[in-house]
Amino acid sequence: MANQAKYEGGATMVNPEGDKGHQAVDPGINKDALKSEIRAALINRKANACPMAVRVAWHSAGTFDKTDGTGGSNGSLMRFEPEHSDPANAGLYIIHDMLHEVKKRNPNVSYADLWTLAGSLAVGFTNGPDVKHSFGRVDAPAGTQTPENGRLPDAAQGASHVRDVFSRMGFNDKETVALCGAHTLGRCHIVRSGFDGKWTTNPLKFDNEYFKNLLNLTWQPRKWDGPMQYEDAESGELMMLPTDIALIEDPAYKQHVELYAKDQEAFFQDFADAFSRLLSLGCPEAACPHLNKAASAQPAAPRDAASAEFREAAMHGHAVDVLKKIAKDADVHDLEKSSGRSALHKAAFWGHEGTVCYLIHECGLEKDLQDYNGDTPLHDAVRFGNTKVVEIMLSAGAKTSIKNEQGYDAFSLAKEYNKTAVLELLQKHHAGKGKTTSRL
Ligand code: HEM
Repeated sequence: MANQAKYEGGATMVNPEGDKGHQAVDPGINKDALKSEIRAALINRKANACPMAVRVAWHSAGTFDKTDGTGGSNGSLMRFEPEHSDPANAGLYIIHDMLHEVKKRNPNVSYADLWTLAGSLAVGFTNGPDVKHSFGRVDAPAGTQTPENGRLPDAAQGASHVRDVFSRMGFNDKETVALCGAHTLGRCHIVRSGFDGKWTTNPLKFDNEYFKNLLNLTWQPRKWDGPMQYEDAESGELMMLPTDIALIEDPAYKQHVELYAKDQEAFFQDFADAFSRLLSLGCPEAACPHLNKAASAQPAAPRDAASAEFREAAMHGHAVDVLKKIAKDADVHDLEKSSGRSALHKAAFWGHEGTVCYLIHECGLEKDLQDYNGDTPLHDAVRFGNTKVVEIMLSAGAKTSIKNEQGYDAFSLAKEYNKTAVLELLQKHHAGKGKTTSRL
């Protein structure tokens, strides 16, 4: 069923919004109250789920690919297949359920914001640094394509795999090491990952013990039935994954392990910056206003910037020769990451007929593409009574029957917004195609 997310233990939970695309920004959110609610949900008589909350936030974001902007925490795509059944996410849905009541009490907070907020707060709840977090992530509607599984790191591999995965997200070696320092928290569970044991003596305290242990203990392969992992030769009570050991085998990584083992402040600072950025990768700007530093370190690829400029110019209805000039460096088909909207959506919304003609006939933009709200460019033109644009779109063959997330097709939307001229045009077009208008 499209708008049902599967949860562990065979239970299923229907997303309360019916998985409509959902704007998360609500300036009215009382962050302190929300923080207390999240704290009570994560730390209570039954459990302390802070380590897992950190991991959920990381997994929700760690699918990001900087080359095409896909993946990342925006959209809360972990609700959808195939990401939902990624073996790397096994067992993590407990957190979603633990936060269920918080979500119910705060329906304006998107799942994407809630999961990332819980993860960043959990670092502080366990004595770690404050991780900056801003609202603004949007939940994608049901049916949104998630990236193929396999983007999260494989613990059985070595340094080059770790470097591939983290550089795909846009992190350098130092940031990668800082991020992996999160293994100061929590443990491996045979039932979830097949690995077993904890990295540090106090898995509920965020400190730099992970780095100290990596350097100061002797690590040997554990002799057991499970997957290859390391145990400390002294007590046999602590463990490391092959990817953890890669951080001391690779000299470029090791220098940062050495720094963080002796300077907890440096670790806290670098972890907080990197984790905050990780949780904002690919998100709408509202979700990352605090990331000036990162933004300047990572300028948008020139083609991405030109594509955004092209959409903006289409939105303002700039002259076709201006658009053509920008188009040389842009991907004219590129979609806005936060909304799934094309240049054609924008031009149709604002009623720029010349731009709409150019985008359809010269650029070949997809006429019936639906954005995160399920709106096609025709929906946008109809809603605002842009009759001329509707006319152009109809004669170009745009479909009138596509329904948006609210269930409106072009006809019912025109009625809802009382756009009489548009409705007449649609009826004429329909009749001209020899079809019955009885549905009206
Ligand atoms: C090379 C990169 C990484 C690999 C291969 C990896 C792998 C794993 C594995 C196999 C587990 C055990 C899961 C279980 O059995 O419950 C785990 C747990 C955990 N990971 Fe990672 N991880 C990586 C990076 C990260 C990063 C970047 C973060 C956060 C910033 C993170 C946070 C955590 C936390 C907090 C836990 C403990 C969860 C719990 O106690 O339930 N990991 N990781």
